[in-house]
Amino acid sequence: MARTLTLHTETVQSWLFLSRLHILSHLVVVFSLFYYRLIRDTTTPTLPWIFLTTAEFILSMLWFFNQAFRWRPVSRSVKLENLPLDANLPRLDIFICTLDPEKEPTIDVMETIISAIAMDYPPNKLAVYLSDDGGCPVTLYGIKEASEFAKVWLPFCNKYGIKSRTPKVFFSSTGEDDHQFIRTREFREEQEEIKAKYEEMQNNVQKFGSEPQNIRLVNDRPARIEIINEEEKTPLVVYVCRERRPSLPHKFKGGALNTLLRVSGILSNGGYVLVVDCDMFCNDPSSAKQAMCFFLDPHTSNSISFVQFPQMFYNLSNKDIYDNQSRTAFKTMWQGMDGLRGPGLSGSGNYLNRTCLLFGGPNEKDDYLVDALNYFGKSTMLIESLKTIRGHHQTTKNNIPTRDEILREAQLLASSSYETNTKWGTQVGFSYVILLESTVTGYFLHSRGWRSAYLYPKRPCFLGCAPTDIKEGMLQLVKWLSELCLLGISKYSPFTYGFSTMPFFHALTFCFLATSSLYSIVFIIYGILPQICFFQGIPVFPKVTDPWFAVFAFLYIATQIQHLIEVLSGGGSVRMWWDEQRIWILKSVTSIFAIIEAMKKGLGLKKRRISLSNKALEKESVKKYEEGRFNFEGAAMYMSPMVVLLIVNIVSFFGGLWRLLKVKDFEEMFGQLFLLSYIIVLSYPIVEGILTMKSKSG
Ligand SMILES: O=c1ccn([C@@H]2O[C@H](COP(=O)(O)OP(=O)(O)O[C@H]3O[C@H](CO)[C@@H](O)[C@H](O)[C@H]3O)[C@@H](O)[C@H]2O)c(=O)[nH]1
Ligand SMILES: [Mn+2]
Repeated sequence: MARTLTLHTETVQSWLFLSRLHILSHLVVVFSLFYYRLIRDTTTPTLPWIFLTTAEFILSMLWFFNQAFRWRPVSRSVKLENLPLDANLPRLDIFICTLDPEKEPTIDVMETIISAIAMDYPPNKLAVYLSDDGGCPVTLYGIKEASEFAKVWLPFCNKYGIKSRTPKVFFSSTGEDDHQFIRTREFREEQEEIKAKYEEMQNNVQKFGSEPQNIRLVNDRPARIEIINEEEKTPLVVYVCRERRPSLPHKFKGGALNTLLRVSGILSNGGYVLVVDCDMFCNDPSSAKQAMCFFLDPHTSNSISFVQFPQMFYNLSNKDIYDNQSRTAFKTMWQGMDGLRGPGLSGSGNYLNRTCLLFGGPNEKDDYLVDALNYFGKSTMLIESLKTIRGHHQTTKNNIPTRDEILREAQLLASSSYETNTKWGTQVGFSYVILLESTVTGYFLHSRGWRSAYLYPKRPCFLGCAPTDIKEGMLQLVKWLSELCLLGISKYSPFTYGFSTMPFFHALTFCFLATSSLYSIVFIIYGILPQICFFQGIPVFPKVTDPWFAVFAFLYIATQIQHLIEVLSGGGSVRMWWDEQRIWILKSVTSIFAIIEAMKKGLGLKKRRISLSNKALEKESVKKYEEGRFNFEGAAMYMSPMVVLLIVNIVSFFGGLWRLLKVKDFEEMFGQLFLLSYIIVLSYPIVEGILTMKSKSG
């Protein structure tokens, strides 16, 4: 089933009927499970019964929300050949955010900048902005060097039609596939020359960054905006460092992006913006044109607010024991949402329509502009730029501001107090409601009636660096899930606000996002209670010969099959299916910390802040990750619930087995015996990881 439009095609998953049938039959069996628990279950003692029924209820609820992602998955492709000529393309501004050169090495940030400047897009319509939230001298130095290098790099790429335009990829072994067919002497010579320049640039930055005062974060500073490159026929490059005062809130990345929206508004005012994190680079220079296939298609141009590309990673090992690729999110979930009203916003690798961020819903006319001061703040220059973007004609044609005036205004727009008494962060720009600015901004765009599109081309358009040990992964998980919990209980909860503003199924997907940390409660109950009961000889599931046992067996097997099909159809292996279950359970158990953290933040016991993920990888952890061995270094706290769970499982298994062999109540205990064996076999690599960690430190 495919729907073909002028510039793109939508294909609905072909086995939709079967998968819906699966969902419906599963639902019927879920109801019979509750029938059993509430009416027929006479053997389970009260206390275990209460806990297990609660766990089963939460699990079923999450299962139900989760099916919304399976209701109508689609995939998309674009028709670049039908795109208007370069001269008729709209302006595009690229936003790159960085904060701390120690966690985000400047030489990597420069790769991001160069890959953005080298985007295959008319250079006079392209602008690249770097937001430096750390105010570090090395970052300013880095962007200057990167911009200089791009001046030789871009012509070289254009001349030879290079596709891998991130220098570090081009000069690596993977990049060689790209240029193996241009082995002329001229090419080789030029390549050598450029390589020398590239290495010189890296040395310069490394040298500059070796001075401690150049990599120190400056947290008390005025705004600083510099135009790094404005030569004709090359993209505009701008450095933006907003004002920061320790006593004033800065709203993290959301605040940085809103500053960029304003500053770029008066400088280039691109109709579309691309956000890339500094830990990613643009891996396919055609991604901008691919995104334009949605924004410029007459059928979708009025409804699509953003185009999301998957976040993919270049440093995944083929074992990927931690599921760092987040297959479930970027394949199953986002494609599922795409068939409803569109994927969520994931923060990096997304093209956004500027007006959708600034002017409310698709049906709002120019209400915001009527009350511009109140919505957008006091900058007349900004308001003029907003009018232009809305298609109004310039009213003050005769006094075009000078370059200095523009820079002075930009300074004002980047000041800490600019947003006071305006609608920035609430109705205008990126949202501050939770610190996961991407997800919540996407959520609001959808709730205002916008759609989005998800594009998953064969060649990854954006590649990033994934954490290689569990500590970083867990930190990230807890920070995301705790913020999502807070969304769940806020006045914008998907359960209230979401259902009242979005279509039913789409709202369900956000309910899932907001509540998925509840899996921890399910797994903690299911990982302790049946085990203790097994030890003591108390059955909590029906006898294996009882027809009601089939209900439990069906739900377990059906879920496994659904998961297996999803993994295999996405090109994964049986091994991946098995490994994903392990890490899913581990992450689910750990998400109990997200609930605790959300409670602390909600009650005001903890300051709301969001920590920066570390991208500077350590050799040791990279090695372990590549070998597929678990590395829990530094994650003792996050692992503790899982360790307790595993100990309970192992002790109950052997203790209970001993009892079972004596009493021989095999029929009653089969369900529990199976559950325990499954958990132990599945978690064996974790046990191994814990033991090797102990022996090393002991
Ligand atoms: O005060 C801040 C904090 C972060 N950043 C930048 O924001 C980006 C994302 O930060 P990171 O620590 O890498 O967050 P992750 O947890 O890896 O990122 C995921 O989650 C974030 C929160 O929703 C999204 O913004 C990201 O795009 C998404 O990849 C990076 O470029 C940072 O430099 C800032 O500019 N200012
Ligand atoms: Mn990141």
